[in-house]
Amino acid sequence: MLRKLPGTEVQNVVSTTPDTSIVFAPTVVKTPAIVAIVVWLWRLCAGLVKTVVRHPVACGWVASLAGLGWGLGWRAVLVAGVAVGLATSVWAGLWPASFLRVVGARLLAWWRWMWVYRRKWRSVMAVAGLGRQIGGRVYLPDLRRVVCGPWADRVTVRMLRGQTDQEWADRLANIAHGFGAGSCAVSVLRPGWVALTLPRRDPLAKVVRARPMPATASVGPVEIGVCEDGSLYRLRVHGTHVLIAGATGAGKGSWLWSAVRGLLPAQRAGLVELWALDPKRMELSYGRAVFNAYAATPEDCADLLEHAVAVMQERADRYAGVRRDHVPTVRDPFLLVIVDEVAFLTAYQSDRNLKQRTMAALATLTTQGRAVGVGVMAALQDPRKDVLSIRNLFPDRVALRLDEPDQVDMVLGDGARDRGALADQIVRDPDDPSVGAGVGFVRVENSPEPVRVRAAYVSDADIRQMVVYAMEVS
Ligand SMILES: Nc1ncnc2c1ncn2[C@@H]1O[C@H](COP(=O)(O)OP(=O)(O)OP(=O)(O)O)[C@@H](O)[C@H]1O
Repeated sequence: MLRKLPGTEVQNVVSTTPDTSIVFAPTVVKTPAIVAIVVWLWRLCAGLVKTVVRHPVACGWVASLAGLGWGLGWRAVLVAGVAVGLATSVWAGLWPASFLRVVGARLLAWWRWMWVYRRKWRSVMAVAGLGRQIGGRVYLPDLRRVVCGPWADRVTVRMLRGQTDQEWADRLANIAHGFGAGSCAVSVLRPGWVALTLPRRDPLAKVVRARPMPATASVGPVEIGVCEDGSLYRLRVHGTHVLIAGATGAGKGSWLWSAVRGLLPAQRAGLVELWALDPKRMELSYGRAVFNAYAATPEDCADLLEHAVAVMQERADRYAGVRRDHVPTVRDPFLLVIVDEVAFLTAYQSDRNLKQRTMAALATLTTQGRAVGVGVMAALQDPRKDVLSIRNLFPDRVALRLDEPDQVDMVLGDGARDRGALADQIVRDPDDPSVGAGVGFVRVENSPEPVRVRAAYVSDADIRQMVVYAMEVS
């Protein structure tokens, strides 16, 4: 007997066995064998073309050997293989640098592509939440290219449509851990494409020795240390103001001294004046004699800052309507005011009057000084706004090792940590103060990308040599 079932939808279903549950089975469409074969062949051809386009050199080698074997037999392949092996060994032995650049880097890139990135791509993308599942299909970002530099892999990725670089920036730690790298930085190549930089080793692990003093008098950019790619890092000091933030022992002194070292020949030529404010008396006092002016007590520091303001205003009066920028001369040298631990003069200063004088002078110098050749280079441990409210008046900023992740963006500006400036993760070793010291991320005006740099270590002996140099009569 046919009976209608209860319920709204199933009422339309008629069943002869109303006590058993109803199973809906999908319709099975039988694909003809020829269609399956065509699809399979199409995929095979597309895969082959992709492989040839992506690895033309490797494919070229395989094709040549196959052609040789086919035309002349396996002995010819053996002879060719031995000849190529010998030639390669000679090349590697005589010109290792070019061999490594042309062959070594490619082989390494191929190996890393296969073993590290291709093999782990699917799982890392899924766990990091960068893949998507839509309608039962899994969509993954496309791993396009791996290039091995001397210290890092650069991985080119085509993002999923609609994805943003910010989503990748939020998952840098997942990506770094996933591929076994110490860190990861992301940069946009063009719309829809990003490049990931994953270091294989830390090129800044070794202490960098103090740079030689420049042979010519120049107001910079001054050589501070080295970048991750081994190139020299030069910091602009003329026409800007620089803020260096770092926890205690982060190596702020090496930045200050490297800048001073680079400016000494220009100082000797009368094109630069170096004024030091050293409220802690532990850093700049060691080379006190190199400075044209030196102050340590809060009163002296406030006086010296106000003196710098007076110099600045006198120049501004003279330049007004005549010129718009500063060219260092003996009459109007570039005046660099160096402040070690600026918070001693601002946040930690109990005398309100002195504090106000200091803050007002610093704010005036940092807002009006650069066009007339007066610059400020300040170091501080704690970058919070209540410690240094004028931190945003420094166009160029350096974040050395910091205690907390939030402090990175306070120093370098919003989004800097997401872009890879992991200053809070710079390693330190209580037993060896040189570990991680002087390493920091720099963000210069008009450039969103933080650059990782290690400042050269200017030792006590180097400072004594600088004092002798500064005292010598040219
Ligand atoms: N660039 C560097 N390379 C290697 N070691 C360094 C470097 N800079 C500093 N150091 C080491 O780290 C120690 C601390 O450096 P420094 O005094 O400059 O730190 P700091 O940031 O000024 O600390 P604080 O704020 O406590 O004075 C130094 O005594 C030195 O041993």
